[in-house]
Amino acid sequence: MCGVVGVAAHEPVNQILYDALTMLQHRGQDAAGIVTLQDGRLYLRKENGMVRDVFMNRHMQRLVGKFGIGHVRYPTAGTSSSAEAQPFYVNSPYGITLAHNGNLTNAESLAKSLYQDDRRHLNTDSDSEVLLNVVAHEMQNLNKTHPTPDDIFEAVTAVYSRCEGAYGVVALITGHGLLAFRDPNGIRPLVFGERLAANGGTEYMVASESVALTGSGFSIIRDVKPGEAIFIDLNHQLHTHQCVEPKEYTPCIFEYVYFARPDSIMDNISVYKARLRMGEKLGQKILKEWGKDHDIDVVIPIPDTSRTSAMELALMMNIKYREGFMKNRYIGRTFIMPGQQQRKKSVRQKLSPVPLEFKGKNVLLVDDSIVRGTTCHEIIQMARDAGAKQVFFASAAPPVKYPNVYGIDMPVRSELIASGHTVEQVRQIIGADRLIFQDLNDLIDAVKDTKHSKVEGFDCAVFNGCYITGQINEAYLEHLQERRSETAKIGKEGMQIVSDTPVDMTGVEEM
Ligand SMILES: O=P(O)(O)OC[C@H]1O[C@H](OP(=O)(O)OP(=O)(O)O)[C@H](O)[C@@H]1O
Ligand SMILES: NC(=O)CC[C@H](N)C(=O)O
Ligand SMILES: [Mg+2]
Repeated sequence: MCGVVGVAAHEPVNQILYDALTMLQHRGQDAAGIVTLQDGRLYLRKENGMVRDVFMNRHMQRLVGKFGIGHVRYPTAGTSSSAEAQPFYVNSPYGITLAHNGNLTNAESLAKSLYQDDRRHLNTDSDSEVLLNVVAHEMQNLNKTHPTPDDIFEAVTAVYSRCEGAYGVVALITGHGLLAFRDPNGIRPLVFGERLAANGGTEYMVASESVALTGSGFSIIRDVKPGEAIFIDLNHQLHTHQCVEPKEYTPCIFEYVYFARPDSIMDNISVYKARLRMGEKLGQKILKEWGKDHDIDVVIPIPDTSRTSAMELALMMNIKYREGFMKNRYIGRTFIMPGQQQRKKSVRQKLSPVPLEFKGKNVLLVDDSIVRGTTCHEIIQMARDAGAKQVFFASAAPPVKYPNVYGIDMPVRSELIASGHTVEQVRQIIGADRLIFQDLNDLIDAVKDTKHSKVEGFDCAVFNGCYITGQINEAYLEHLQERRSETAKIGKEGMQIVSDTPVDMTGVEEM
């Protein structure tokens, strides 16, 4: 789940982008990149690593200009090589650079047609490079030296007709402005806002999450609508256009469960409030299924993401809430790390128990979700080692059973612990004394907010196997498995090191 940001300011944009990427760091820890635009020249810095490690002072000084875009990456296609760090760039037409959150589900056939029909070269296996080249080709088709905003929207409309899947996109068009657009179902989030510049002009930011805006003093205008594009020209004029009829407005429900920061508002739904409601619903289910004599002495969250739900669950069940696990603040999120070995190792490095909260007690551990089971398996053992009498486990999301194809790296069914296993079997595998999952209807009820939001439903494919964009069949999922299983990834990463040639950045000052 990458994070994207674009800014059109009246002052140098480098620090604003850096700060925004820091606010979006939880969406991607693998690579980070910024491109700025000044006097018709692009300046790029991108590399593997966290934001704080990628941008040194010397890079920041050279990222000049008042327009720019940025990206933090969590790979869901290709490899985690630095050659696939974003933003990507093509020099023709105009010089376009693009950053993408999401996943194209027809990237392979697009790559073929880009080569065969459009005579375009792709240098990586990244679907985002495919998307950029489709954008570039459709801009080229305009055949205009000075495209108007309407021309640009016409090109984006053609992009929509070719690209399937999920995308929240920001792009800079050299000499013209900042473009952003969102997939027709609004699966991936994209929000924009404005602030008053010191010179009295208006500055704009568009980003994956509202925290990026509010953290830099931008006020939210609204979410980019599904199928809509926005364009801010070099005179800071905002243009918006509904390029295609929106399909059913169905954002990814996993954003609310895990990905987004709790202080973000997405599609007018407060992530924090949604998580509180998840805790409340889960507490109600526990009371219903385990009864009043549930035997739980204390509720303990698995930091960080489950904290909000666990707190509300404890409150509604009238049980003590205790921070029994401490998190090492210098270790990132485990789930979005690229390899299983790394994920496993970091659970123990990241979390350590406070033994007095476990000794002789029946503890209810609450997590936001169980995906591969890496976290809960380790954590339950740690709770036992710390002296817990019985270890119960509750997940604020239903069992994750199906692969994700829209920008979450869960490509293989067999790697998901709840796929092909009953709840009882999962309980045995993870070693819990009791295990309970949220019901999908309760999760949906917890997230939906009909009072404030126009959202019509959610992409719940990881829970129910319904892929809302269609065209996702068994053959597609099997093919995905071949390309992106843990074993396939290890093979590819190895190959990529030897063939890690830089993308053609002709004309871009790279650092
Ligand atoms: O079953 P698994 O495959 O282990 O995945 C689920 C776990 O991974 C995530 O935590 P993560 O450490 O990524 O981030 P957090 O600190 O935000 O909770 C999530 O919150 C669960 O704890
Ligand atoms: N998580 C994402 O949004 C990934 C974007 C893109 N598919 C990549 O792999 O770089
Ligand atoms: Mg977690």
